[in-house]
Amino acid sequence: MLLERPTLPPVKLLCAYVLCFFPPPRPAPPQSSLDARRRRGLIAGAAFGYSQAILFWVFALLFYVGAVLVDDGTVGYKNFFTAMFAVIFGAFGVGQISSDAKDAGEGEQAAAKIFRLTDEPLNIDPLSEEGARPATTDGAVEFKNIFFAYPSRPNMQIYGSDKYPQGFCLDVAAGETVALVGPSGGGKSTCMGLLLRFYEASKGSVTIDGRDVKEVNVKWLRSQIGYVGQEPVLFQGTIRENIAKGDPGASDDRIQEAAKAANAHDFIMEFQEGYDADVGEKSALLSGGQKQRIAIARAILNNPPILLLDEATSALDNESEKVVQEALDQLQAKQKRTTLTVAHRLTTIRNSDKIAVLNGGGVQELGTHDELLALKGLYSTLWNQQTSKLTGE
Ligand SMILES: Nc1ncnc2c1ncn2[C@@H]1O[C@H](COP(=O)(O)OP(=O)(O)OP(=O)(O)O)[C@@H](O)[C@H]1O
Repeated sequence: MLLERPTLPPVKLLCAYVLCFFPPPRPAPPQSSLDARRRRGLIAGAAFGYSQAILFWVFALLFYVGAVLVDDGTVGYKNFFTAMFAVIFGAFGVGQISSDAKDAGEGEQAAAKIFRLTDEPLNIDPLSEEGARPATTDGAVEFKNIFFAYPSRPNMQIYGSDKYPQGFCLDVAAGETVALVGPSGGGKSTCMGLLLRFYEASKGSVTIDGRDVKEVNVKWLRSQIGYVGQEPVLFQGTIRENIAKGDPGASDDRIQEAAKAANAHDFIMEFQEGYDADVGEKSALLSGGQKQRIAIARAILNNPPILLLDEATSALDNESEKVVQEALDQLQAKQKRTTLTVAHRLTTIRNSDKIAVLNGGGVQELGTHDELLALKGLYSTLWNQQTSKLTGE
C-alpha cells in the first residue's frame, strides 16, 4: 500500500527544515542548579578517569615487569599470563568497588535514617492489647484545651497560641455533623490525627464518650472511626478484597450492598472481572473518583459510629464530586453518626449542625451557617469570596 505524503505549503516546509537544523534555544536552567550540575559532572568525570587510569597503569607495569622476567628466564609465558590475568581481574574488582562507593555511601545514609526511625520509642502502639474496649459507642467526641506541635517541628505550635491561651477546644455531640473550615494550615486535619491517635497532644485531652482516648485500646479506637481522605489508600488486590477490609467477614451480598450505596456498583460491573478486577499497583487502574467510592463502600461496610471526611471530594471533577457526595450523604444517612468534615468548598458543608472556623491555633468562630454569616467574620468573608466566584461577580 502506498502512503500518501503529507503536503505542506512551501513556506511551512522551509520553516520545518530550518527548525530541524536550528532548533530554538531551550531556556537555560537557573545558574545555581547549572553550577551544581557542572560540579557533580566534574567530580563524577574525574572519579571515572582516575579509576580507568589506575587500570591502565597496572597494565603497563605488568607488561614491563613480565617482559623483564620472561627475558631473563625467571618465569615462562604461561605463568606470566596466569599471574597477569589474576592481577587484571583483581584490579578490575578494585575499580568496580570505587565506582560503587557513592551508592554504598548513599545506602549507608538511608540505612541510618531507617534505623533512626525504627529506634524511635513507640508511644502509641497500634498492636497493643492494652486499654479499655467499651461494648458500645455513642460517638461523642471532645477536644479539651489541646496544645500540640508535630514532633518533627516542635517550634511550630499548631494548637494553642497567644491568641488562644486555652488551646483548641471543640465539642461534638453524638450523632452531630461538624464541619471544620478555615485557611490552609489552620489545623483542620491535625485534630483528626489526634482523634485517631497518630499523635499525642502535649497538653489537654481528646475524649470519646467522655473517656480519654489514651485509656482505650488503639485498635478498638480506630475500629470505631471511618476515615475517607483526599487520597484514599487502596491495597493491592481485587475490588472485593478492598471493600471487605471494612468488615473482613462480610458476605458477597453485603459487599455489593455497600458498593451500591457508595455509587460504585455500576462502574465495578463495567469491568470484565467485576468485583474480582484488580485495582493495580498503587491502585493505578482506577480513577480518583472510583478509588474514593471504593473507600466509601469500605466505610459503609464498616458502619462506624464516627466518620471523618477529610476533603473527600476536593480532588474530583464536578461530575465525580456529585456522585461521591451522594455516596457520602448515603453513608451519613444510613445511620445518624458523628461526623467531622474538613472542606474547602463551603457549599458542601453549609447544612452541617455546626461549623468551626479554625485559624491561628484555635477555633475562631463556631455556629451554624446562618449564625456565622450573621457574625460577618472570617466564615462570612470566605463564603462571600467563594459564592461570588461561583456566580462570576
Ligand atoms: N506530619 C506533619 N509534620 C509536621 N508538620 C505537619 C505535619 N502535618 C501537617 N503539618 C503542618 O501542620 C499545620 C497544620 O496542618 P493541617 O493539615 O492540620 O492543616 P489544614 O488546616 O488541614 O490545612 P489544609 O487546609 O491545607 O489541608 C500545617 O502548617 C502543616 O504544614
